Amino acid sequence: MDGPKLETIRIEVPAMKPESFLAQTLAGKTAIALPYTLRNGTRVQVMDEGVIRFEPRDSAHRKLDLVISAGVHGNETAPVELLDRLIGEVLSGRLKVRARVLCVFGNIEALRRGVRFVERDMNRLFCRLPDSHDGAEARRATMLEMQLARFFARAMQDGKPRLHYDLHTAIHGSLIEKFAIYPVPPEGKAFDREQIARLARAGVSAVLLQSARAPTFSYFSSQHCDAVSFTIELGRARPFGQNQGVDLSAMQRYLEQLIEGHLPAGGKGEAPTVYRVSREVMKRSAAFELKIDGRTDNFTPLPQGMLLAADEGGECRVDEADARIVFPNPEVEIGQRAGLIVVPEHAGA
Ligand SMILES: O=C(O)CCC(=O)N[C@@H](CCC(=O)O)C(=O)O
Ligand SMILES: [Zn+2]
Repeated sequence: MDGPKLETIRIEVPAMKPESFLAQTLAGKTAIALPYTLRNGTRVQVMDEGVIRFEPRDSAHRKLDLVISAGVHGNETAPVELLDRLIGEVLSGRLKVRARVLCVFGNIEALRRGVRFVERDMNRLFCRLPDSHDGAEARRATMLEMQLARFFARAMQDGKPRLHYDLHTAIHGSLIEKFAIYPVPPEGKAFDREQIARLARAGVSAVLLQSARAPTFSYFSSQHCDAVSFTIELGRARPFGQNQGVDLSAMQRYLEQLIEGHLPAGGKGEAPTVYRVSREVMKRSAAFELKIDGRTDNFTPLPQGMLLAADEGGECRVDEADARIVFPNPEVEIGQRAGLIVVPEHAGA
């Protein structure tokens, strides 16, 4: 007897994407977890909320120590998405890890809310002594300092390169889209020209040499971890999912190479333009007034002699020839910088 005809039924199962490290972090699911090893031997450890470390199976394969941070400002999402992609590539085994790598999402609560900061700008809270009145952002900054100090401490003795790239995007437009700020090096050290040249490979077209200490994450790792550190600006701050306009492919390739243990050489003829920070324009009182539009594009030239700002203590005029303004912002807290005056490195030398 013929039974009923069985038809093959095909069930379309949607490809289940595992939740990304960023998604887990934003959902509050990345508390400290047990370390584990990927099939390709990469060792993985979640160190704290939004902080994950990768190490090659065999430490003989380790070529460098690398920290990549993003989201120190919660509304600067393009580099956060980029870092999440890199973490995903490592976790899926597509990227072979030949470096010790610490990936850090900075201000998680601000990332959840899509704001630069919740109470205080976290990138003004590094390199200070913790205090019993510290709010969440100050405590997070202290915890990140401890993570970096611990990460780099193991590597201190063996002379392998130590790098920290703190990835940001700018509040306003910029005549130079991708640029880096190189914190003033520790006493006795000079700016490393090879590191500057190398950044051209990442699509960075200008580097600002800082002239003063700063309360920033990159200054911390430069001063206290003996790392070569940069804050890197990668276009304009936009909400999650709206970063199609900014091409981070060169930066992604560059970071992938570092994770794979290759230090790309600086290409000939494409070195970033170097500026030095001539002065920081400080907001000293509530009477502070910036005399240019607070939304002026970064690197807009400032005519010599112009009145740039006025404050209780007096006026700030542009004395420098060939000066440009970077990060103009009259809305900062009193006591913080409201802009940088930069000049080409050799101007007036
Ligand atoms: O566009 C802006 O005004 C700020 C963009 C930004 O967050 N930049 C960093 C630079 C840090 C440094 O000087 O190393 C910041 O202001 O924290
Ligand atoms: Zn920022």
